[in-house]
Amino acid sequence: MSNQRLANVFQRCKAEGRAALVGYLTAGDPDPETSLKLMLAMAERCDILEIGMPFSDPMADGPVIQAASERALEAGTRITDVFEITQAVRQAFPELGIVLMGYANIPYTMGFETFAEQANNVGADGLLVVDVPPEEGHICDDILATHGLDRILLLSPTSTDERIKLACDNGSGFIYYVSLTGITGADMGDVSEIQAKTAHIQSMTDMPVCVGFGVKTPDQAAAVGAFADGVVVGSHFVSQITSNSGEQAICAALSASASAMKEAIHGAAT
Ligand SMILES: O=P(O)(O)OC[C@@H](O)[C@@H](O)c1c[nH]c2ccccc12
Repeated sequence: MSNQRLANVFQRCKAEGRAALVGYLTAGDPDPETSLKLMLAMAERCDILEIGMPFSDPMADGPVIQAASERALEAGTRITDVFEITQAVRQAFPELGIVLMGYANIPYTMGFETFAEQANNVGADGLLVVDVPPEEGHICDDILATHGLDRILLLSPTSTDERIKLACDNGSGFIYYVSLTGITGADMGDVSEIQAKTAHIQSMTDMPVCVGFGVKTPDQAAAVGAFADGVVVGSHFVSQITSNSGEQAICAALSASASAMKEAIHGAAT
């Protein structure tokens, strides 16, 4: 059973007539201590925080998020640090949606059971494991459900109806529509095509559909937020960590850019 927190987030946003803002940062970037402060700054402005578990071979990620993983690992970030950060964010923001995102290697090595139990204990609501597709769900679906974690599944422009159905039947929390066939941080594709595919997926499920990959400006967030149930922004936020120096400046930049994204989404609400 899902813990309902993600469902509540989308319900609240819907009541306000707007899409949810989903912000991504890699845990431990640039180091665990600073990372917590950055996460807290983001949590204040986002509806859902997607917390990345740093991994040495993040094959779905572009250069910006790859470098974030490298910084975090270089600074000694371990899964225990990821859980500690998650717990501290949860304590400060009881209503925030929190999704742990990463590659199968980490939960697989720990054992999905142990991983899911700990993720739930520290207050995560869902898990996005990029490289465990719905076809492989037997590895973790039941375990996640037992531990109250939603299983976030990805769809892409090339997903067939059969695959959309599979993801909708096996996923929970929300569907993550990857707007392009590429890696994180790429340039966003044609908005009307993204809108058409999003609407098609929405017609096949009651779950909220969040759209991510390539959203870098408030205008793009507004355009996507006008039809999606949630807008995911990753690389744009992560890039603030290297384009500003010092913890305070990075926090201020993240707050400002998350506020700008949120306001743009609000403005686009019908
Ligand atoms: O960075 P972008 O283009 O804004 O895309 C969001 C993305 O970063 C975040 O959701 C994410 C980071 N790593 C991923 C791997 C797979 C799917 C999603 C992700």
